[in-house]
Amino acid sequence: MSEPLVELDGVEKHFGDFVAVRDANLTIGQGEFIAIMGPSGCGKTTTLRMLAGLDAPTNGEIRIAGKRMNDLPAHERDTPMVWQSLALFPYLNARENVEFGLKMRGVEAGERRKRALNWLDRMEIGEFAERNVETLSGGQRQRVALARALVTEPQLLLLDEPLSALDAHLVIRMQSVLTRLQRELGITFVYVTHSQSEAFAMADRVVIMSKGEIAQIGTPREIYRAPKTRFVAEFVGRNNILQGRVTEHAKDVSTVDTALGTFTVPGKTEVGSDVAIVVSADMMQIGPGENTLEATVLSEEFVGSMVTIFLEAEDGTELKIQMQERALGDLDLSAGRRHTLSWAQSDGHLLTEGTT
Ligand SMILES: Nc1ncnc2c1ncn2[C@@H]1O[C@H](COP(=O)(O)OP(=O)(O)OP(=O)(O)O)[C@@H](O)[C@H]1O
Repeated sequence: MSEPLVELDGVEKHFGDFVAVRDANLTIGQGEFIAIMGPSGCGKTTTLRMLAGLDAPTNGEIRIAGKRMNDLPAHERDTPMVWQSLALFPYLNARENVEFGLKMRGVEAGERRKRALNWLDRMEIGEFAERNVETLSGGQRQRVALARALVTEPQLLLLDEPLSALDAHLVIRMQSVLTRLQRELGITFVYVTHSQSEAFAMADRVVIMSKGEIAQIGTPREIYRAPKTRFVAEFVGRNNILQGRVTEHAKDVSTVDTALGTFTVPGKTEVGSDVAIVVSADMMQIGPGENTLEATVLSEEFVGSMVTIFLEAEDGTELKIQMQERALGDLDLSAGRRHTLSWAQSDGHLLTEGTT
């Protein structure tokens, strides 16, 4: 990792008896793009608000560039925050809104104007520069807010669902605009989102939160291919999860007894431990292979060129297979049809903690 810019050291936020964030430990490097994901109410916004100085931590320490920030209010920090229901100045036009931060810093009028127009252009809304923000659409206003936050080229930008008011097409465009700018300018982004595709497409590392705690921190690939707990495996992607008990292990491969059969998986843990095997839907296939089980087709779902097939095993466990539509061939996927499913031993992932 590059030099650390943001450090959370045992950070907690209590609201009365309720603990919204518990023992958060996280180091964010200079120029890194971090996405925070998790179910509603898990503490994402509270974490961001503490970074912005809008809430003070109850316990622990927040450091930015090595300096303790716990009690430094938002207006004394260089950490702008862009959020869903953001507040623009309603009596100013788009350009004046963007110029505001520069004005506060004493930047001269001509220079201010030039920089504001440049940022509005980068956000692809230059044509609305002189329009009162009240007359702009939600998506246009959100881009004015992004320009306003970026114009001062802060070290750290905090974003809370910044693309949520945009339509699907624009979200994809703005994702690439933001990622490119973030890399070009080297600004550190901490980005809260509900959307897995957004987090995985943009971030260097993803933080998954659950009930106020950090469940896992890792690159999108690590989180996707090697979830640490059942919660992460269920929350992220389309995983098949088979609960079982280790009966033997040899040469870094464990044999696990489950209700659906005995399977082998890379990884070692004590014989007798309760574990789970995670097989992502795109690693499971129809047809024979190293680990096999029988299941019945429930339904199928087409999304563009991909198809997800939902099946049920004998004991009621729901299984999913994701594959290219063109690879289906003449496979019979009518509901009630029984198939043998399989996956390669090396494609299984062993969960040894938080399996229930
Ligand atoms: N000022 C407050 N007083 C009391 N409880 C609060 C306060 N702010 C947040 N909470 C509670 O803390 C928990 C975490 O809230 P937070 O807004 O951080 O969640 P979130 O993960 O951002 O959720 P969402 O995805 O729905 O925005 C919630 O249960 C919320 O009700």
